[in-house]
Amino acid sequence: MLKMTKTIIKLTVRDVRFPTSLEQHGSDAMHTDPDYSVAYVVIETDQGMQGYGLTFTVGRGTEIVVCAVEALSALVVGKSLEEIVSDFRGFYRLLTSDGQMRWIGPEKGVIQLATAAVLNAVWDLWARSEGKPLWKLLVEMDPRKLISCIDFRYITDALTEEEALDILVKAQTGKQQRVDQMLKEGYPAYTTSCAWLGYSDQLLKQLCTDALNDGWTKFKVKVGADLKDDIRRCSLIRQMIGPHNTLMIDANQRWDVGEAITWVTRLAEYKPLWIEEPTSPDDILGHAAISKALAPLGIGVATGEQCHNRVMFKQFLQASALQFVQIDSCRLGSVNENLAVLLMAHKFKVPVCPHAGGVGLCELVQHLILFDYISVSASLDNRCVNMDIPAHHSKPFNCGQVLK
Ligand SMILES: C[C@H](O)[C@@H](O)[C@@H](O)[C@H](O)C(=O)O
Ligand SMILES: [Mg+2]
Repeated sequence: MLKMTKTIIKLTVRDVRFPTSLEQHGSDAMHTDPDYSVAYVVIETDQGMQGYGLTFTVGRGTEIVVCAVEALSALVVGKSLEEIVSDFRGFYRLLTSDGQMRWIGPEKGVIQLATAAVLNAVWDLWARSEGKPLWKLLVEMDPRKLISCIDFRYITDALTEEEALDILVKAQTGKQQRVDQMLKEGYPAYTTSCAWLGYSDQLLKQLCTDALNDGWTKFKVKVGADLKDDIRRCSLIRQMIGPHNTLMIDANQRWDVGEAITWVTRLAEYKPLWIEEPTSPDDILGHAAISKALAPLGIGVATGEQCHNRVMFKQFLQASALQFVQIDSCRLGSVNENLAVLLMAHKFKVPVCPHAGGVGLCELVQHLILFDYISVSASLDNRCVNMDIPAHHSKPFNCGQVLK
């Protein structure tokens, strides 16, 4: 008799690092010498099928993430794909609530990064076994099935299962037009590749000129280490991109709350759309105070690349502490938890502008943002996705080109 189930018989994980710090690619006010890295996971079934997943990290910390993935592997190996996806919520809980491991989280830090890497591989295996890219698997999935992948524990005071289902059902209208539009036009994107903190003004000018020539219209500049430098760099970029293109600034958690307000007020004349990670990523009320103070200047607060779970995002949304939700395909517990955050953001009417840039993030997050547009938000207002690519490749990114 033909065996139909796909049992996962092996998980391997590799520590992969790139020496990006040598030329200051990826540098910011808190990570001055980042070596972009990933814990790279491959799962394999008894039928020889593979699923690939990763989590982005920076430098030597990757060793610890790799250990955490190894510690989780016993929960995955021996399970069949069918068994997992028939109760994906239960499997998510198994990984995040395991009695021997939960104490070192829960749902945060290294163990959450490892959970993301493992679950990203499972989602990849699922999509491959259906012969579809992930975004298509999500977009074509029955809304009830999608909901069954989400762990609603701790978020029902903000979003119930019924409300989530209602959002997905409503967004079925016009879905095919949005699929066609995305395949044709792609999703709006911005770049940070011109203005990492460690880049000289000369390099910044050259990369900005190239990016403008290539058609980019939205640019993010790293700030936060030295106010005079920030004023000079923001003024330079604003002059180069003109009044109509978009500028965002990112401080990577450098300031205290009061300092953030004063500093960003000094940069307001360059008209940034948002200030990203102004202070500690855990300080929800601090973000709320900054949001309130900067609203009259027309500057929003963006955060999420170090927002480690749906419960944090829930509180940011409830406290009006952010105006742009920056989901991350590897910081949150994979697609399962990202779905929860996309649906909450929709309910609270806050646009999602995913974080990406690091190794593999741009490739992963495009699937989530396409799903968001096609099946949840149906809106492109005030939305764009981070698509950093190595400086010498800075071409605008068209999702439609690679997602077929
Ligand atoms: C160390 C990294 O490059 C960060 O600077 C990067 O993720 C950044 O915050 C971003 O928003 O792209
Ligand atoms: Mg950032």
